[in-house]
This record gives sequence, C-alpha cells and structure tokens, in this order.
Amino acid sequence: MLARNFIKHIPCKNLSRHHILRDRVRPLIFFTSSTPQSSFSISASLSTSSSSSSSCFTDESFAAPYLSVRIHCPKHVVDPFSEALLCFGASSVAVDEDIKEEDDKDAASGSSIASKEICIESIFPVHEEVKMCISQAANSIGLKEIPKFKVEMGDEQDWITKNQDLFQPVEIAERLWIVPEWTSPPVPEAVNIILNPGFAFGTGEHPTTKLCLLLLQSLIKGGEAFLDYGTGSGILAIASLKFGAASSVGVDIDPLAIKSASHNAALNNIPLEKLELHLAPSENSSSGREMSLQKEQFDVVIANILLNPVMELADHIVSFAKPGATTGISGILSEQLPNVKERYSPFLENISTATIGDWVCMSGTKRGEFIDN
Ligand SMILES: C[S@@+](CC[C@H](N)C(=O)[O-])C[C@H]1O[C@@H](n2cnc3c(N)ncnc32)[C@H](O)[C@@H]1O
Repeated sequence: MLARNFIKHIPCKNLSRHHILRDRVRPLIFFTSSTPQSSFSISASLSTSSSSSSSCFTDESFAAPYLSVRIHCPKHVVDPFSEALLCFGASSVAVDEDIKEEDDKDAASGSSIASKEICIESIFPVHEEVKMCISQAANSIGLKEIPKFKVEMGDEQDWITKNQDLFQPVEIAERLWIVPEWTSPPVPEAVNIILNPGFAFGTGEHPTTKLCLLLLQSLIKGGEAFLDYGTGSGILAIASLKFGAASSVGVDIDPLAIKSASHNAALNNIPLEKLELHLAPSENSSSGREMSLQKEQFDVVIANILLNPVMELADHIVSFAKPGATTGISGILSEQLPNVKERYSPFLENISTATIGDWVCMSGTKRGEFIDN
C-alpha cells in the first residue's frame, strides 16, 4: 500500500487522469492505476513466439476475474476520492463526466454541493479487501463516513467487451495509427500499432501517450535500444520496434500492464528476442528498485508515469540512459513543469518540451557528468 500522505501531497490532476473514453450515452472520465504490490520477481519476459498471440497471453489469463464496485461518494470530493481509491488498490475508476461538469459549475457558482452524491464505477483485483481500501481512501481525504458501495464479480473479458465500442482507431500522426485489436486498420499501409489495452493505460488517446509517441518517432532512426519506463499497454515499447529500434524493454509496477503489454506484443508480431518486459518493484517494496537492467545501456529512454514517481525516480530513470542519450519524461501537467525541470536539470541538458492541452512531455540529453543543483 502507498503511504497515506502520498495522496495528500498530490493535487487532483497529478494522478492518473489517464484516459477519456466516451460512452454512447454518457461520457466517462476513465482513470487507471497500477496496483500496489508488496514484492515482485523482477522479470516477466515474453514467453511466446511472434507468430502465436495466444500462446504468450492465454485467453484464460486475459479473462482474469475482477471486482466491479459502484461507490457513492459526496460530489465535492469525487476527484481526491478517486485518486485515493487508485492509491489504495483500485485498478481503475470511472466517473460520469456530465455529472462532474455540473459539479464544477455548482462549485463555480458557490452553491452548496456537499450533500450531493456521485457514483464512481471502479474495478478492483479480486484479492483486494475492497472495504478496507474504500475505508482507507475515505480516511485519507478526511471523509467521516465510509461511502456506500456495491460489489459485483466480473471478468476482464466482460469489461473489454463492454468497452470495445469506446476505443476507436486513433491517428497519432500521418501514417501512424493505434488500432484496436477488434477493428481493421483504416490505413493499412500506415504504421499500425494493434492494441488491446485490457486494464492497462495506453490506447493512444491520452495527450501524454501521443506526445511520447511523437518524440519516439523523431528519435528512432534505426538500431536503438529503447527503455519504456511505465509501459502500461506496451504501446511505446511496441511502437519503438515498429519505428526501427533494435530492442525494447518495458517496465511497469502493475502485473496487469505486463500482461497487457505481452498480449499486445504478440498482436503486433514482435519477435520474442526484441522485447523484454519487467515487473518493477513498487515504491514500498523492500527489495528496492534493482532490476536486471544494466545502467547506461539505452539510446532512448521514455518515462510516461506520474508526477510523484517521475520526481522520485529521476536519477534511477536517467541512470539507464547512455551519456548523450535522449530521455523523455511525461505524465506531467504544465504547472508541474518547473519542478520537474529543476529535478532533471542536473542529469539532462538541452531540455525541450512539447505540450498538448495541459499535458507536457519534457526531453533532454543525458549529461556526461551530473552537476550539483
Ligand atoms: C500513464 S501510464 C503510461 C503508459 C504508456 N507508457 C503510455 O505512454 O501510454 C503509466 C504507467 O506507469 C506505471 N507506473 C506507475 N508508477 C510506476 C513506477 N514507479 N515504476 C514503473 N512503472 C510505474 C503504471 O502502472 C502505468 O502503467
């Protein structure tokens, strides 16, 4: 579990507003998160040949059961409470955007909203103690009562089927498309990354994913070793290989992300020897952050995670880049950029930024020698 003050120090927008999906009837804001883990073995390399998607990622494992939990919480705390749920064990939370917009208008007009409730649709892994997670999340944001909730069993396949219509092909750039597994590429001759994100983040719809893909496309000239720190669906790792990288490594603290990335690698016929996936120790793991990755082995490193890990792991992330290699950092908002820049400037030079909306991707080249701040 993450420490309680982890949430308190993070403004709402910092965490996990990962992904906006539109429902036919009502839009949803869809958040996803890593599942906190206590300890991990470090490597979960692909275990299939490129020609067989099912052998690497069996239908059985993909249809893992989950708990679907509807939680009624006071509207005025929906953002911090959603963030807190993610920190205390939810795999994803979805909030009705129409109701949230109403809420924001109420807040702007100063009307009393404390009594109104909003329903958060969340998903928890089956092993999570849902009541305890909800209670910890409520405590962490100062809610006096534990919100009412209802739990149902589901399986991942249900969830995916339910949400299939929502994820449509995404054009990232001319001749670069992200295409759901269940649709045909609109431009067959383009670079098409075939995806089924499952529970993992990374459908290409989020601005940070787009920014990272564009950065990656500009950096990969052929033959590079690429590190995707916070791989989610594996979208960047897979894209790097399609752009011509020689090898790619994806790291994530979420086992569901590793599963999803593995499945997606097979969908894209990625040869086994070209992609490694590593389950990283989480923040609280006593095993520390050592993985079987060598320092200074990558020509390009991108970490699209969130503000807190980006700040905390700065030297760790940069340590994997070769001197002179470009490191991209995303998952951050414009208002957070000054702090992130300051944190990385001892390690990176020639820093530049790209933005879409409020979201930023910062990149720079690794210094030969680090400077004191
Ligand atoms: C915003 S998603 C990015 C996914 C994908 N790379 C993309 O660009 O769309 C962030 C991912 O980072 C993972 N993550 C969060 N904290 C992490 C950490 N400390 N170490 C490794 N991965 C982490 C999350 O589980 C999640 O899958």
